[in-house]
Amino acid sequence: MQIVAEQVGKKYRKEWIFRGVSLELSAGTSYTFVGPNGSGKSTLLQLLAGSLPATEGKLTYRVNGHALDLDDWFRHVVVAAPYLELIEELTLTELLLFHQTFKRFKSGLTPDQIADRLLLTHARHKEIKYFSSGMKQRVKLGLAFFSEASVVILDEPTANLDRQGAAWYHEQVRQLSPDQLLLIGSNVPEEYDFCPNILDVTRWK
Ligand SMILES: Nc1ncnc2c1ncn2[C@@H]1O[C@H](COP(=O)(O)OP(=O)(O)OP(=O)(O)O)[C@@H](O)[C@H]1O
Repeated sequence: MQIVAEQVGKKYRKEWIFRGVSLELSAGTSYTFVGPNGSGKSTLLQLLAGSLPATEGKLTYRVNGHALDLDDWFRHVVVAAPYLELIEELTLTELLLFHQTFKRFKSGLTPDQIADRLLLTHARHKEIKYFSSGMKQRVKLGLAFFSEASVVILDEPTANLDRQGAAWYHEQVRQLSPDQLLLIGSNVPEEYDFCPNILDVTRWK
């Protein structure tokens, strides 16, 4: 799996958030986009995820050297981010069952096993709307960690997590498969201390 960005730029109204982003991001490693608040990390991750259109430039998704149709690309990517909402009316078990209908979990993990791995066994039958912000964040991360996907995108992964949650994040993120491509948006060094490729988005201002 490879994401290729060629001279990609994003403009909101009259303001360019970034321009001239040219990157080849390949599976088997991780990349972290860093930069101050408002510098464009989330915007760039959303472009790379295919959920926001670029204003200029081209993004290509390749599997084994072949370009993927954008309609197929969504099968390959999972995103956990503060701006993505969970379905609040569902219980955790219902949410996991629903998720499974469009994205399989790794190695046939069942919803109960996922709840155990999220350290949320006790909350399986509780509606998501009654979860604390840290519990919701663990669910979002878990959906990303435990789904079959070639590309895992994590924006501000430890937002709302306490020390135990942050330790859980570190344990899980290190267990991602070497075949997966991991992209992180962060300005918290502890979130990406294992990551070999750090890209400051202000270089594209
Ligand atoms: N929908 C939008 N319309 C107009 N401007 C936007 C929109 N979304 C983001 N922006 C602007 O784009 C810039 C980059 O925002 P972005 O959220 O990507 O930054 P960030 O680096 O992720 O910030 P943070 O660290 O605070 O999460 C900001 O100036 C923001 O105001």
